[in-house]
Amino acid sequence: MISLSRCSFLNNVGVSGSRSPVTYKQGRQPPTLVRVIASSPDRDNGSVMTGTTLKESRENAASVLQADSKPTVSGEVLDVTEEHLVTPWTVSVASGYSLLRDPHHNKGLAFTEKERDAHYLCGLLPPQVTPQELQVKKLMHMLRQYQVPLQKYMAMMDFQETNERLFYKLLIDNVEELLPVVYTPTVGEACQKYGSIFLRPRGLFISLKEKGKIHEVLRNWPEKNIQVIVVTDGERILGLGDLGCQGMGIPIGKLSLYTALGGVRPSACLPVTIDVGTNNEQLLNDEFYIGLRQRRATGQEYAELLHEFMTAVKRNYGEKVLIQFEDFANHNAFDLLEKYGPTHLVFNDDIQGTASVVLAGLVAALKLVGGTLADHRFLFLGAGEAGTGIAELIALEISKQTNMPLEEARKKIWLVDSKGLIVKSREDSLQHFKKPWAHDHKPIKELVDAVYGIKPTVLIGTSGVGRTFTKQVVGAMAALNEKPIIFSLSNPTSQSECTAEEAYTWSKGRAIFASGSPFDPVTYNGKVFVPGQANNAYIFPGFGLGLIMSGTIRVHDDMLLAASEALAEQVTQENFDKGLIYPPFKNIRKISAQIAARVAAKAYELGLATSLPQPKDLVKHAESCMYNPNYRSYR
Ligand SMILES: NC(=O)C1=CN([C@@H]2O[C@H](COP(=O)(O)OP(=O)(O)OC[C@H]3O[C@@H](n4cnc5c(N)ncnc54)[C@H](OP(=O)(O)O)[C@@H]3O)[C@@H](O)[C@H]2O)C=CC1
Ligand SMILES: CC(=O)C(=O)O
Ligand SMILES: [Mg+2]
Repeated sequence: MISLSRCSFLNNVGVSGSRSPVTYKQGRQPPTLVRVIASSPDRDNGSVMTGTTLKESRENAASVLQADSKPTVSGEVLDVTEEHLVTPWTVSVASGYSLLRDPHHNKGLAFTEKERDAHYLCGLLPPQVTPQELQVKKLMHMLRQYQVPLQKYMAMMDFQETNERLFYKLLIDNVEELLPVVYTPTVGEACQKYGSIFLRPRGLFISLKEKGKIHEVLRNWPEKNIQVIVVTDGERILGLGDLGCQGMGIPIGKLSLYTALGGVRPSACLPVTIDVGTNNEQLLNDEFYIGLRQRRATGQEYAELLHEFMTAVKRNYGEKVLIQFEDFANHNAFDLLEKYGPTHLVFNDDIQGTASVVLAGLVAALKLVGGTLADHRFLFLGAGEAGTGIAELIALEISKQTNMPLEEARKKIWLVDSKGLIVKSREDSLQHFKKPWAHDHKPIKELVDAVYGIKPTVLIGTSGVGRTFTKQVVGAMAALNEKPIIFSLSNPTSQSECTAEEAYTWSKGRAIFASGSPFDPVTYNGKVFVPGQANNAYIFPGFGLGLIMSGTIRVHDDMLLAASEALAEQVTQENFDKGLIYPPFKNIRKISAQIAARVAAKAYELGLATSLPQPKDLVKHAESCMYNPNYRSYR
């Protein structure tokens, strides 16, 4: 039995500390000791093997290989004296050839002469030393040569696998150009073709085969200090349906944004796909499909696997790990959120993140159309996660603003699903999340008739079905309203309810329009209209950062409202003048800091934050917590 003190280990093998560096003389054998990375919380802040003697490190590393650490509910790793089988968490020391192959520490041509000398890199790189800015310029030049978006996506994934800091620097510095590559719409195509383009695994795949041993599977992941997990079961990937195991592109993409947009350390992010099979016949018959070749497990089998996962996550990473449910089908999404909300730090991005971003856009749009939220009438096409999630948050905000009972506020909101307008006479056959929206009205089948019947001022598309906002529908909105507010939220671009051009043209330039996937500016009658991107990507990175930095243990609706307010406040007059109701993504890190601060403040107010005492200036604190992708200097 071996007792391991985490702190002494970190001090020794630890990273970028203040101790004297290990100097490796040229001509000597490169060190062969192992480095235990699982307990290296500072890794993202630039670390190679420093701060101890090789002998000390070898001894420490060896002891860790024999012992194992045990996380507590708080996510700390404590001494362990139990005897049990352990996983050998090791990688080669980051020097020489392996340093160039280690994406966390590799700098490519940016290694200085001194670093090349000290870390056995001489001869392994061409002579030129290239600063990071020039590397970024070169990669952008390279990316712009690709005509096919999927090629750009694959190149970006390659950069992420080769040089993580350069990948994030590239993404942060060129966020507006690269967001559509690593995120919607291209990530949708990448998921559809994931098996065919699959080269290197990324993220954790937990399938039915892992039932009974998910705890151990989580321990195979090379990082221990996880702060955010984005998990999908692949059943509702964007508006593209069931993509099974190939949905992994979504957690990977979302977590890239957690780092690039929200500043969460990459090593603290864990993408997970739960593979319970797929009902997608095309994938089941695709020889390149990478997932389980069986139809989806449901009922008890599904619930047990998910429960084992949720339990293992808390056991491994503690109470404060954020679990973001992403792109689950609605028949599981609402239940999972309800079941785990009271016991875990869970957040459903499609239900809650989307609600927060749309509410922000609506609040901003009021500056253009006038009135309060309560003065408006809302009609949704699509009554699933996004639709009912947004509807509920709007109702909550109206109710808070006016002291109107929530049930009354809900009556200002109407939803249409695949069977038509949701009305009282359908109530018995409705799924539970639709029932609050069954108001008194005669049944209506077609959307255009619902527009004329309900007379909404705001039309929101959350159907996942492209081109459903026809010329007649947009025309009806324009006939009823001087400035109709129209959101086509469905992703990717192919599923958008209408294009920006259609919205502006069919409303004769009067629509206030935003879409889930980006559209280019449109010129109509000589005027340029810039459509906003109403995507939860504005919210979840800052929202997550706010939860993490305050050590929050549960999500509360008031935090969603706080995030929404913070985002709406970031829209400037200059943005409004262009018809924008969201601020540009190029300022997203500043926006995320504002959102994080507001969410954290709410968490402290509600007594749900555990990082005490509360920092005085939460915005500054958020900024100071953010991951910086600039290279670190190596001793
Ligand atoms: N912009 C953003 O940030 C976000 C966008 N989305 C997008 O929203 C879309 C929907 O997602 P989500 O709510 O999770 O999906 P759901 O499957 O939960 O809901 C889809 C809803 O659309 C309805 N529907 C489907 N086809 C039609 C049709 N032809 N006419 C009318 N209604 C129809 C369904 O009806 P029924 O219930 O009868 O089957 C259901 O109510 C996706 O494309 C997704 O990408 C989602 C989250 C965030
Ligand atoms: C944006 C997003 O989360 C979705 O379309 O599902
Ligand atoms: Mg989603």
